[in-house]
Amino acid sequence: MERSLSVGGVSSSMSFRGFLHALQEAGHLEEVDRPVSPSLEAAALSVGAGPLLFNNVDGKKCCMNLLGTRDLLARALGIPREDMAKALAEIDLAGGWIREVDSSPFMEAVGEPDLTALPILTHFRGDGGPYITSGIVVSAFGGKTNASVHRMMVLGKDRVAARLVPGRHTSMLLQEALAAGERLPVGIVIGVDPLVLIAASTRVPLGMEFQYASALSGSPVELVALDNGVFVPSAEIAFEGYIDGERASEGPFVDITGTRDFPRMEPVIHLSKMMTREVPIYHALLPSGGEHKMLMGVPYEPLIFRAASEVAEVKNVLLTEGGCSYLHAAVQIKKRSEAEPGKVIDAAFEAHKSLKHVIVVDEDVDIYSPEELEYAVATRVKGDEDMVLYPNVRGSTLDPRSVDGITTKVGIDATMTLGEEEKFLRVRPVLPEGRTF
Ligand SMILES: C=C(C)CCOP(=O)(O)O
Ligand SMILES: [Mn+2]
Repeated sequence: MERSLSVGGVSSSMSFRGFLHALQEAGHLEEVDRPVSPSLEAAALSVGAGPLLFNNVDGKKCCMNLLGTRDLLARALGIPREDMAKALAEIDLAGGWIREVDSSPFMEAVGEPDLTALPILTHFRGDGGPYITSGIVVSAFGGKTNASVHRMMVLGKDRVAARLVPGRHTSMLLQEALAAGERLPVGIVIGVDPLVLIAASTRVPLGMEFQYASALSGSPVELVALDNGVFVPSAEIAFEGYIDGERASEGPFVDITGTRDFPRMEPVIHLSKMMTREVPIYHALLPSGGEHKMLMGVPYEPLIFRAASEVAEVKNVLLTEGGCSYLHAAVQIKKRSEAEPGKVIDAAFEAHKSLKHVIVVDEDVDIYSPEELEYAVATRVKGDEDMVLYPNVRGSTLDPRSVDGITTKVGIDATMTLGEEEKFLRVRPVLPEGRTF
């Protein structure tokens, strides 16, 4: 039965509802009207599904999987999926611009924070609690600002514990504020334009996330000032709050590897105000699901592409599905010297600090095919000469084999030896002259 998307007004392409409407128009959005529980059921129903809009999660609207595949990500970006890494690597951050506005749709309903009023999902048995998984935390201190996605475990109706990885921008701004004896003012937005979410999921220079979002879209990103001075983009749901020195146990949480990340004492975000659209659509992101990988992993591909292009002619970069779209990278180059693959390996590790293994291959290897990558390893790698190991280095805290992030990184040069291509190139059957099937 054809239905108009029950999500209200549609604005520009630079909007959450604009994207949702476009998916519905294209027949890519499945609506579920029956009651669905926020505890385990919604998450389980989303596995393997396409974009979903649940219209009754405890009586509220909740969408999932909006950017769950490379095709959906490519649709949001307006870039063909196979060109994504290269095209994003060429985006000029400075090309974006910000427009300050006085109001935002999330100001339709303003009141005391009450997280129990939102369909915040508990995704897996054993999780530490319900988790906000698509929330962008915007923080500002000392004239500097940052916007990044952090998993947030609900502690109560107006408090969450946020996993803030030490050394990253939000954690650094918090340390600065606390060192000055102050709180870190924050805004949290949920249900934002996909390009804003992609930009906030990308490791860009401090304070450049919204410029990047604007450069991705070619139109300005509108920001509105919260009472605490933090500027946030349009959203379905927004919170104003602050982080002080309080910490609480955060976790367990199933993260991008699909394995449990165990509890740590993490900063508490205190919420002081909640703002929503009249009938907000909550955006839930399934941990370790496709959308999680598209947003947390894929944005590293252009960073690796750009860094590796400094030392080689890079054709493509892929964070492979088998590597959780996070721990493994395949870099395809047109090799010009035997030294290049080693330099590409180092550039990749520098561009993506959580990367664990990287393989460098030639143009004739399809990096989207696990079998092709294995073929390159099987026929073009001599283990003692073509692999480089970096023991006891900082990888990902999410890697179950690491000791809180400390691991051994491995780079694999699976390229053909220059001048000896004849013995590596695969011979393909061809029809005799003039013969056809
Ligand atoms: C999602 C999280 C906890 C970020 C993990 O950061 P990493 O340990 O640097 O890979
Ligand atoms: Mn940042």
